[in-house]
Amino acid sequence: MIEPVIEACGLTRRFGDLIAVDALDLTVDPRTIYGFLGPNGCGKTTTVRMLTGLLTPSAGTVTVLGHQLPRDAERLKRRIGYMTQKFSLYDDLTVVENLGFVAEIYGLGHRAARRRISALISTYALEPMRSRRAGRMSGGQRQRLALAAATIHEPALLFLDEPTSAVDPQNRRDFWERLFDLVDAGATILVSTHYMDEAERCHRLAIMESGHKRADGSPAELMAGMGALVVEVQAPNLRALKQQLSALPEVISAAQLGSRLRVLVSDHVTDPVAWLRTQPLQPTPTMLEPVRPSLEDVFVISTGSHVESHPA
Ligand SMILES: Nc1ncnc2c1ncn2[C@@H]1O[C@H](COP(=O)(O)OP(=O)(O)OP(=O)(O)O)[C@@H](O)[C@H]1O
Repeated sequence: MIEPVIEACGLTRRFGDLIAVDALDLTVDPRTIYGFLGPNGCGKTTTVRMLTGLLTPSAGTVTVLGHQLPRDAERLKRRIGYMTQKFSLYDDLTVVENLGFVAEIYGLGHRAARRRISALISTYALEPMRSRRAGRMSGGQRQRLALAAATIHEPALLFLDEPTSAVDPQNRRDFWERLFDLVDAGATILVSTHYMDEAERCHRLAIMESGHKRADGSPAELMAGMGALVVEVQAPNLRALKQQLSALPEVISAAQLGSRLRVLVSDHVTDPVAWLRTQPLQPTPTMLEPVRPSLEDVFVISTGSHVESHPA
């Protein structure tokens, strides 16, 4: 049997009356990228902080890399990397100085640190700016430097909290390639995000809302099991049609995408296109087409709300 890298049971954190994370069960297998998807304030950072040993849970049990938390938090620290939303870089230090500082914190000897810094500078394409201050680097460069810093001690488990909020699509794609390289080399990664395209790249993910886990599985499993079928509809007056569709009990959601409506119909209806044709809709749709579900559809069904997509 594969030993999970993270195993949490009933993980809960309260701040006064607010339950930021509520009875979360979580299993993360080795050498996978596990995504934590949810809107701002749903409890992603709070969960990550509990899983890294930085925050004590109000209730529940959690074992990370075989260490029981919070008891073994100190021992866990050296085996994990944590890249925060703000990248935690020193703006007045250069690339090499930032990495040197982190190497010292992790107790790498002088020679080992030099070797490792040189390898990371090459892996993360930082050579041309090795003497540049972090504060004068672009978003994508800072992100690469932050990933280099978070992996300087070759952690078995890496936590990334909304790592691509500040970068463009090309940098985001490159960044994910590097994450898959890390997994290929044996690492496990937990990444929190409120972006759909990042969630789709994960091996497995949890959908969070208001501190609750609403769904958990691989993107394909979640799409197959969402309990709805998707139909795209075209018509002359989409706003009027949307209102009528939304009023039908079988319709879970109708959202406009350009000149089409994306309609989620409960899978109690076996043939949603034929069923929609029998409805007295005004105006009559000019096109009805079954389409493949997306992770965004799963999100809408799990939480009843929409999440951000990255700008193209
Ligand atoms: N130290 C704290 N004291 C009081 N409330 C807190 C504290 N930390 C987080 N919260 C609250 O807990 C809830 C969850 O916050 P959290 O930062 O975990 O969400 P998130 O999903 O990471 O959001 P974001 O994407 O904005 O970072 C929010 O309502 C937040 O205001």
